[in-house]
Amino acid sequence: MEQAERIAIDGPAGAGKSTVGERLARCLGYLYIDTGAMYRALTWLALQRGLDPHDGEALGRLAREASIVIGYPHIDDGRQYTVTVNGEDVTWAIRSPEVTRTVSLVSSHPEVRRVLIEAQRALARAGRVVMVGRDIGAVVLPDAELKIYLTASLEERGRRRYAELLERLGHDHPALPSFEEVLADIRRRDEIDRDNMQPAPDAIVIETDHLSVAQVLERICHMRGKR
Ligand SMILES: Nc1ncnc2c1ncn2[C@@H]1O[C@H](COP(=O)(O)OP(=O)(O)O)[C@@H](O)[C@H]1O
Ligand SMILES: Nc1ccn([C@@H]2O[C@H](COP(=O)(O)OP(=O)(O)O)[C@@H](O)[C@H]2O)c(=O)n1
Repeated sequence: MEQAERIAIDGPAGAGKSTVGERLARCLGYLYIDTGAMYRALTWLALQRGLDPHDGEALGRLAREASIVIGYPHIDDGRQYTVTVNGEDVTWAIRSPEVTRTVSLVSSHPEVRRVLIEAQRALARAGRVVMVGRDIGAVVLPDAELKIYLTASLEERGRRRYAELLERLGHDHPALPSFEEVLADIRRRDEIDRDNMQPAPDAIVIETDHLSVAQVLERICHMRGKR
């Protein structure tokens, strides 16, 4: 019987986790789980309900009550998956500047992390998963068979995220932030995320500044083959 395998990919915003994770999962036929989307979905709901993003207890309660589901894409509009919150499709809503601005604060509360980490572990119980996030190798799946930590300089990550927004929204979109705003948001999130963003001691660190997506994938497949 083929051995169940969990692959953890961590790293800061714009390091390439979602792009690489989704392609790797597709190529291996594994389930792809983006844990950032779960924190974003909870943040979207908290904003809808007008909850204070500093109130860890209320947010933890909301996390326990909410039904956050990441499922098959179904719609062909560039999405990697469909995210629903209590049945409502929020796949693009969770990428809004407001959610992006607030998500790290919401994610910083232990009451929130406890609930979402448990949900993530339950999803991984099936084995054969590629899970991407900040704390997957160190906390969520400390016994994952392969742990990758992707990184890149702040400037490179800002350039990537800005190019992505430009492509998705177009030059004239009123919600398109400036490059400086994108960079400032990533810098601020890096800081808040720092406590939950340590690479696992046994993670393989890949510096991606001068690598293409294909080269990153090639390295990961090479490491996987060496285990
Ligand atoms: N190694 C790479 N080289 C160039 N661009 C990359 C690389 N990895 C990712 N990208 C691009 O950067 C953008 C952000 O990557 P993404 O996977 O969303 O990062 P993360 O999930 O870590 O925030 C995407 O548009 C992606 O195509
Ligand atoms: N495992 C995780 C994943 C995300 N997060 C939080 O959720 C935010 C959004 O994650 P994301 O992966 O969607 O962000 P991007 O890197 O795609 O911009 C991060 O900035 C973290 O604050 C977390 O705390 N733990």
